[in-house]
Amino acid sequence: MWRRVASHSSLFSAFKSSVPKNQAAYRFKFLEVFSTEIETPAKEGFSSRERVPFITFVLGGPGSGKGTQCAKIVESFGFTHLSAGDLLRKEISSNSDKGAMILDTIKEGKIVPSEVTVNLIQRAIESSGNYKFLIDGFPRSEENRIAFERIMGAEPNFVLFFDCPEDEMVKRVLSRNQGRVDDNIDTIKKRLKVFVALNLPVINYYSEKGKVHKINAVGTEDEIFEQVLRIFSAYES
Ligand SMILES: Nc1ncnc2c1ncn2[C@@H]1O[C@H](COP(=O)(O)OP(=O)(O)O)[C@@H](O)[C@H]1O
Ligand SMILES: Nc1ccn([C@@H]2O[C@H](COP(=O)(O)OP(=O)(O)O)[C@@H](O)[C@H]2O)c(=O)n1
Ligand SMILES: [Mg+2]
Repeated sequence: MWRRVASHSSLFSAFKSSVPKNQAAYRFKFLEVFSTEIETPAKEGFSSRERVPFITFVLGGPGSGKGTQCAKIVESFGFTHLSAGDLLRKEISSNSDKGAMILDTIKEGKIVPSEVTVNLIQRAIESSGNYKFLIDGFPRSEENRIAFERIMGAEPNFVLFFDCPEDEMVKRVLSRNQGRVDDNIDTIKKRLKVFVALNLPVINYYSEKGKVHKINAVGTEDEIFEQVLRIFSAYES
């Protein structure tokens, strides 16, 4: 479980501070509140009075409905939704020096270097003021997972896996209509291959640790949310 080395107030002071002058000292403080004792898995829910950090990784292939269901979870349970893809797209539109590299990677359906994505997630966590996070579309590879654990010193409390057949995912992505450069048939085929080769091993890793809740992602949005609701309600302690 999350090691109880930090009080509520020190957790929030860590989150609220802006980028510190002394990065090393800050990181130490952050790691302190995010340390895990892996041998004693979390039994606590996310409504504990001590407001210890609670992290859910939301995984599934492209178009499986991760973003759609995250929006519903936010409404019902007050989580902060951090979509790795949205953070990367924001980085592209902010004209950052990494923007061109990120855009090329997304167009190819490949995975952006882990340090870039973890740093964006870390910044978003720190500036959120919240302690409950849905991290959507991350980790997408074992390299992503290992980088998160190293930089943040944390593991997820649990993982939601939206299990959806490929033909359904293709249909949904092609009718998504959000103007995304990667929502075309060529890129979607590449992304599906990347999902099987790189993301399924992450899901298997957490499955072996007993952390995965698998959801049948076929059905109406409300039908799927009924399954999601049952899972989150069980952690609402
Ligand atoms: N249960 C569902 N049935 C049909 N279409 C869905 C369902 N859930 C989401 N969608 C639609 O499918 C597309 C992909 O959903 P999205 O939430 O963006 O998936 P992901 O984040 O996993 O790629 C969107 O256009 C969304 O409106
Ligand atoms: N952890 C991540 C998440 C997304 N990405 C990139 O961003 C793209 C879009 O991710 P997304 O999560 O928005 O995609 P969907 O699953 O929502 O369709 C991926 O195909 C990757 O190219 C990444 O490199 N690393
Ligand atoms: Mg998405």
